[in-house]
Amino acid sequence: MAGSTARRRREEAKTEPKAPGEEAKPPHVPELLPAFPGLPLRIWMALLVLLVSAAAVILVSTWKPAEHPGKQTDFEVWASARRNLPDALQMKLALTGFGLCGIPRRGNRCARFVLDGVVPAAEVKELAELLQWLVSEAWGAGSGPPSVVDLHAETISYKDQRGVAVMTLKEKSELQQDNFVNLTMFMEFKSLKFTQKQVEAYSRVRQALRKQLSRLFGVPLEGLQHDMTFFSHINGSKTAQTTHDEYWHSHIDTEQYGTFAYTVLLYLNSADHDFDGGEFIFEESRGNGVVVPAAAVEPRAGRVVAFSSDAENPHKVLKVSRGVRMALTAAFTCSQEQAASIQSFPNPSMVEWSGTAAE
Ligand SMILES: O=C(O)CCC(=O)C(=O)O
Ligand SMILES: [Fe+2]
Repeated sequence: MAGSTARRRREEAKTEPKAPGEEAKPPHVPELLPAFPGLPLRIWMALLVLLVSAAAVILVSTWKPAEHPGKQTDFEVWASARRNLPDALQMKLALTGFGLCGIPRRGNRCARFVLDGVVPAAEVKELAELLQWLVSEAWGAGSGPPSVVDLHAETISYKDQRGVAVMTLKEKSELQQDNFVNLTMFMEFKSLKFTQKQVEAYSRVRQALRKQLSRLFGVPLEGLQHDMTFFSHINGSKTAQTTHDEYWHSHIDTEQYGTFAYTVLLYLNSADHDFDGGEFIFEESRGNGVVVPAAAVEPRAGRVVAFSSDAENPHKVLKVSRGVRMALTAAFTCSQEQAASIQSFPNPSMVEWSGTAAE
């Protein structure tokens, strides 16, 4: 490259000999610019540059990405609901160069992963049915679209209505804490028990997610402990009643929950098929509190999303416009103290044991 430029310069010097002291004359360009033949070439060149720049500005400001009917298009869809990811692992890291996640640092806390097929379909189905069963038994659970079931904290979202009205006031006050009821007391009240199959599926899935996370981020398994784990059930036909129901806001998990080091999401059902909307959006931080959508993951039964939980990964869930969206959020911590505060599941008295006891 450098050699050919030098050669061209030598040839130009040969073809345009100049007398000592003679000014270099601009070449004549009659066909190209016939209207103002008197203008010097550098003015023409400046005009040309201006024209090209203006055209580029207009082109960039009016360009819109190709639209898919009914879809938002201000972000790239990394993983669509219709297509299984070609490999078990799609290591589509944030390569946009913006925000703190601009340089993927696998093994150093800043990366985003989307995977399909790491949890057996039968176990995903078992968990989806478990969640649907509990929500149905709890008369639809929360009054707004999102209901949360936490098997460790023993809570399920609750609305004060029909079904619970059959309880005495004393039973109600024992059960209820804010928008939640105590799951164990509620299940006792309704004579419900977990099956051994449900308990085992839950435990295996949680362990599988932990192993995947350890592999993806290169964190030794022993260092990676379970933090909160909870199910979310978003019913698109309900209307938000309180600010707690507004699940669609952008957030950072460490700010929202306080302790997470890593967040793993497992989707229990699929966009398009079971519900509309509900895309998970990874955002990019542009500084000064400005976050912009960066990439969308459409939920698909069995799909896993894993990311480090701090400011490098702001995210949100888009509104669900039809159907019910179900997911498991499994958080992980590196703090032994935090891990020790998480209650184990199950309470053996809540399980209908069918054979050998679960680990
Ligand atoms: O359900 C999802 O896709 C994301 C949930 C989430 O952001 C959270 O639980 O903090
Ligand atoms: Fe979150």
